[in-house]
Amino acid sequence: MKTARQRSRKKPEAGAVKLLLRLSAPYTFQLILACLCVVIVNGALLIQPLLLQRVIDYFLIGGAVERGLNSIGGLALLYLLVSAASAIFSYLQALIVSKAGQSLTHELRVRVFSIIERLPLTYLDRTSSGRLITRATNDTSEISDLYTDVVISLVKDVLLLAGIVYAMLILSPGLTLVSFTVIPVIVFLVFFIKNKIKKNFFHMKHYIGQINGFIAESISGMRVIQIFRAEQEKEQQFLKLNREYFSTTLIQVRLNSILKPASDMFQSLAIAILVWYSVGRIAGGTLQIGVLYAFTTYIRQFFAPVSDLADKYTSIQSALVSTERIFELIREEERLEEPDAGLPMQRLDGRIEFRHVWFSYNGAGWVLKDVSFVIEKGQTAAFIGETGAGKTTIISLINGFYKVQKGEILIDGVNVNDIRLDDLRRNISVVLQDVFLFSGTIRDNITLGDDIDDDTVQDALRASCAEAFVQGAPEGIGEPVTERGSTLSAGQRQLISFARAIAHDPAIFVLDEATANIDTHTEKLIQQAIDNAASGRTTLIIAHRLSTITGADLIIAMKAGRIAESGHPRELLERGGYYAKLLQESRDHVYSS
Ligand SMILES: Nc1ncnc2c1ncn2[C@@H]1O[C@H](COP(=O)(O)OP(=O)(O)OP(=O)(O)O)[C@@H](O)[C@H]1O
Repeated sequence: MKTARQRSRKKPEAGAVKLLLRLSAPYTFQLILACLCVVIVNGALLIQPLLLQRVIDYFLIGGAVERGLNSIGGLALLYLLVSAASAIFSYLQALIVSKAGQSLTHELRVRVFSIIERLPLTYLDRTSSGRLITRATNDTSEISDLYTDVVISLVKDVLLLAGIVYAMLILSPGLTLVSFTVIPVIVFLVFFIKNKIKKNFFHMKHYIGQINGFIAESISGMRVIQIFRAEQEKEQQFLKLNREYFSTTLIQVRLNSILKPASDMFQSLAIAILVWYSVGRIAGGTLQIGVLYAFTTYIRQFFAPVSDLADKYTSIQSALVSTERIFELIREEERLEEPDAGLPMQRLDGRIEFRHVWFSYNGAGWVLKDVSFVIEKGQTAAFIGETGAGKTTIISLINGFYKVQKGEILIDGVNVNDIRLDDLRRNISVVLQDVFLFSGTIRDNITLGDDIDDDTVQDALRASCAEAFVQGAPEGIGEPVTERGSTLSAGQRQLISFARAIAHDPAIFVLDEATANIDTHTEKLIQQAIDNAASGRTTLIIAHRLSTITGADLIIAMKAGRIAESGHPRELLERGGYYAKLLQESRDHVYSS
């Protein structure tokens, strides 16, 4: 009886093979063409020893009369033609197969990226970015290798081996039997060593992945490393990783160096046995020298396809693993929400209502507990509360990043789950605590590829108080921005992200305020930018500085996933509760510092 583990392993593999077939379907014609080329090349390889055997036995030893093409010269010409055909068709086969393989990698990579872009945050929360990068790079090329390299090699090697055995049997069944006393040993040896090489190769890949990750993390955290003088410690960690990688490479070198001499030795042994067996028979006239010569060539030809097949056997295994991983992503795609599905709502009014919302990220514990509030169209609502209280979670839910387990969230009276995702997100602009800028220009970072003209970009920069510093840049809105905007100050990055939000003209503007301290001048600019962005829009602010929100229409104070209190700032102040206490603390802090 199969165990549950065996059953669960069987199913995805069947799926992976089906997916492989589906992906390869558009390239069937190219594959057939390449296989035809392979047949011609194999034929040429098999014919060459036969031509030489004929030259030796018929003309050099047998002294047969040379006539026309049936002569040493004629056979030499034929040998040349066969070699040329082999070269031309090898070239054609490589060309067809590489082109098909590259096209397949290209298509797969684009598809994988498009899936990654639309993955739900719940998936991204539990998947490391390294794993997803491997899907888009390594796994896609492993699959295309399967078609280009593995399938063709399988056809080529199996046909060549079958052809060699057939030619041997025709020439001399006796010698074939003698050859097969040693050939299985060669096959076993090659498969055994190659298997070890591949297993060790997986270890090497694992370590090289860790080394890459370590270097990438160290580069992005270099400031912290230098500030805390952690260079020595990091160097030691790197040394340890590198040493592990080094020892796996040594194993690889040893295995690779032993393969060829070991199989050469067994090939020589096979030839020695053949010669020993043949000497008496040649003297007795029951065997021709040319046949012995052809056999020694065939035995040497045996090694390459066997070694290749051993390689491909392990490549198929790793390609199936890669296919299974891509298959897992594609299955995720089938579950993805269609951005076009749902109720079309071109322009939202911006009324937001939470009705007894309960939410948990992973089922481990409630992050929001029975949260209810209403933010009317055009109002500014501020969320306050201690760290981890659930403020950012509320924004993620409004954006449709996660689904609530209990209760409902309504926008303009419609459940967010029913609104077309594209329309919902177009109507909401979020300025995150950690501003993310892409490499490109300031203009690219504001439009993010949307059809927004330069005048609108300039207006947005003006409204976000970023105009002065952008105009000061040599290329204005065309000024290049480096990766993550590292050449701009934190305040400047914030202002650009305000411009981005304003330029998209959302019905709902959300600001997760940065906790970092900024100078009073920039703070004033940001305050002005918030006021400009908020005007005429429903605005949600997660506030860390209470000074930012004195003009809010509604304050919602969160505590451990629940609403501790809510109301107009004046009303809350009079009530003397949580908000009043926080305000008093922040004023005391200002006076005392
Ligand atoms: N993606 C996630 N997966 C699992 N748990 C999460 C995730 N994001 C947040 N949490 C948890 O949910 C709780 C609320 O987090 P949230 O970010 O909403 O708090 P917050 O009030 O915005 O805090 P802060 O003021 O520090 O930004 C925290 O306990 C946090 O650990």
